[in-house]
Amino acid sequence: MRAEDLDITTLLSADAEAGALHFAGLRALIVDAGALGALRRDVVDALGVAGGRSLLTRFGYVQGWRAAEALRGRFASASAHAMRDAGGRLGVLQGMLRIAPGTGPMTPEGATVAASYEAEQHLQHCGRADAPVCWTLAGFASGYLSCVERRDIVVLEDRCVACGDRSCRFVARPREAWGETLTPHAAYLPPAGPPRSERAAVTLEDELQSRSPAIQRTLELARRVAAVDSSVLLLGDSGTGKDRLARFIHARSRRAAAPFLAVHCGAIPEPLLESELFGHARGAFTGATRDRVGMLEAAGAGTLFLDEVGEMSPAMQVKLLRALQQRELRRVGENHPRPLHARIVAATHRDLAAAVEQGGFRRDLYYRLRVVELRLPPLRARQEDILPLARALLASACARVGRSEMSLGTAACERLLHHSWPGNVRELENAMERAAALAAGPQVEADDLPDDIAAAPVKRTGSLQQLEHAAIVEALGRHGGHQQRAAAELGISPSTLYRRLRKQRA
Ligand SMILES: Nc1ncnc2c1ncn2[C@@H]1O[C@H](COP(=O)(O)OP(=O)(O)OP(=O)(O)O)[C@@H](O)[C@H]1O
Repeated sequence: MRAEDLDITTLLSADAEAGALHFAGLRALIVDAGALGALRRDVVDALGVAGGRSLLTRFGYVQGWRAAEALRGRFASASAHAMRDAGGRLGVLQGMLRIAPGTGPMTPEGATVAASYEAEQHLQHCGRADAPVCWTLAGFASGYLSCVERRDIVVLEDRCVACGDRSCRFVARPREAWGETLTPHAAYLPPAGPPRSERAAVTLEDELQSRSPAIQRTLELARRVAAVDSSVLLLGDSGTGKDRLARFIHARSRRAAAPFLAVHCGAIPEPLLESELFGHARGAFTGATRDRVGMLEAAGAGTLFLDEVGEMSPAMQVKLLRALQQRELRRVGENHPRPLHARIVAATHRDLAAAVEQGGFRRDLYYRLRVVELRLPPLRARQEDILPLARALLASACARVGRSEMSLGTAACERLLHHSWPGNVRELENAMERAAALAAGPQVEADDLPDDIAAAPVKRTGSLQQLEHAAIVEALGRHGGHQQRAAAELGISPSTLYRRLRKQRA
């Protein structure tokens, strides 16, 4: 890709009927620059120049970062140089500015910019300025270049038409290279790295991190399959994380900037599911008072997650298969086809291969959906994951309820490890949520767990050390983790109990 190859006709798509425009795959709006100028004035009046600059720089930064992500998705093989230039070209195509040929923010001379909409609007609505005011544009360039370069790039404007200069000038440098010059600007700059709105996708991988070798294999396959466009079928019991894995794949695919939509096929009654997936035309059936876009269409160039696809009726299976084969769909009550762009990721807790053998699920659809099959094992088969996951889920539950961080007591850990987890990670998540809400102290005790999370079974055989460990854990469990009472019951001093626990943990 070369920057000059980017042109408005390929980047901009308009679906007038759906009331949506997309630019580089991102939903976009056509906004009157004059209205933005008026908004700027109100922002400056309300927050002062410093507040306005900070807010609008951040706004630009998010825009720039998202634009870079969107372009990266479309031009995976473009060089870093081409990607850098493409950012300026995007600004031109969006009508924000004009860049003098041969100049660029990363060059030592910086980018010379004419026709900055922002300087023009500032002059019109706020009057002449003492210092450069193209805050959104500087933010845009910082966000765009930081995302492309994968390091913190700060762009500053040092000449501005709003201050009486003939043109605006933007200079980009890595944050550390600015040295002292950055100090007066530091308060206005967004924090380094992805903007807050984009962090969910970035940290998704961490959240799915697991010690279980089976999950590690699944994640490795998921990363590889994310890069291609094949259909993926996710298998696993309810609550094992299929929805989360589908989002993980989407976030790492070239489609990441486009929507991720999910339909729970088992939860929607048959007659409504067709309209949910395919949409309908006004008057197609009683109650269809206006046109409706279905999820297959609304997912656009993104990903549609079909959860519990095994619950789909035979008639719906035929319709879905036809749409996937022909890559086109028809809204209910319409005759003309529309292109289907979305990638399908399907999931089921059922044994779909068995359902195919028994005639409950179409073989041809099964093969089309499971070009790649990924399996998530139940939590009870991932013993090594239980405590790390419990701690991570407890930490986020504490953050949600506004509590400072809590730890898991020994007896609580034993109970968690001995439970069979029929509800998988969802059940563990609920247990941690409950503990964060109800626990009296800073540590989750066995009593803070739901009653059905079984107590550790009595161990009657094993080495002396194992028997001792079991006796201590059970006593702690009976006394809600209270070490003094457990020690009294066992006839040892609290310090002996503490010492032995530490030894066993080590
Ligand atoms: N590895 C993980 N780390 C953190 N949370 C997880 C993980 N796996 C699953 N969860 C959480 O557990 C809950 C259940 O996960 P999810 O909805 O993805 O499961 P599912 O298999 O799609 O369930 P169902 O089949 O019932 O729809 C969610 O709240 C999810 O955020």
